[in-house]
Amino acid sequence: MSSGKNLRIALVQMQVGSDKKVNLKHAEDLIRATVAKNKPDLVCLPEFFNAPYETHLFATYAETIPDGETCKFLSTLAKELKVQLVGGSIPEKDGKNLYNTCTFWSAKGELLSKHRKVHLFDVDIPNIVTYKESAALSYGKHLSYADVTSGVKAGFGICFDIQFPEMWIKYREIGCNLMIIPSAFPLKYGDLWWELYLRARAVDTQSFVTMISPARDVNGNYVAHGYTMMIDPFGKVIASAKEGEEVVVIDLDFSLVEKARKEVKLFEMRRPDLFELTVKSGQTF
Ligand SMILES: NC(=O)CCC(=O)C(=O)O
Repeated sequence: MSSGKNLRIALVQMQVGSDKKVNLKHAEDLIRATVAKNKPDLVCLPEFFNAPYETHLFATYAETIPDGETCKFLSTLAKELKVQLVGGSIPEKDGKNLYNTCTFWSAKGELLSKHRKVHLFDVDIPNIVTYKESAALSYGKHLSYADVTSGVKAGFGICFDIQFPEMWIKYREIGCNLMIIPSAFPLKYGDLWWELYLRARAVDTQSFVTMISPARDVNGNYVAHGYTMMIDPFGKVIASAKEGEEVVVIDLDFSLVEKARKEVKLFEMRRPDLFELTVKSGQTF
């Protein structure tokens, strides 16, 4: 549907269980249905869409990229349906190291970008959440971004990455205008911070920003918040799922990015004579 700077995007808030094959089949069914019905240009899946988000299970479910089962699945489906896919994230195995990794696939099934989560989720907040992702995973070392269509450049992050504004400021400087963040906030953390962080990053960068969550499953061991959302460059919520399984489809008009950036010239008014931000490690490939 898209031409120029408009993009139809489908955000798949899916139930994720403990059986990888069932998760892949379920993702496939939802993607096929939304492609048939809505003809999106880009479909995005949530963090850990193929496996439970539980640190003691990461090694069991981990796969290599790009030749593991899940990557083959994503590549084949993108090619067959002629749709770009953001493969949420999966546990990746590379030698002795494990990562939380997001892949982005072209409509020809080519791997265009790979983002390894840069900020691992290590928190201990009494009565809210205790989680130590770094006990199982290694840190990503790169920013990752890619062209989605002419005039649309996506910057990728995974969940906790959203809490670190400097990363997103840098993506804006690099030319990104759409920030894509597969995520799985735990319940109480989500109630406090989910929408706030999304809207903050949208106004910081004057870009579209989305987080894509698994559906909430109150019987699971790690209960994700849900509320997959898209925010516009002015910080307004323009689409939101609720808690259960849902596919959100929305058309993004990138002239809004130009409007926001023209009205308030944030990046022209910065003070590099006082502060500067330098990327020490760039894109993975
Ligand atoms: N999966 C995660 O990284 C959770 C991060 C989170 O809850 C946050 O607040 O950020």
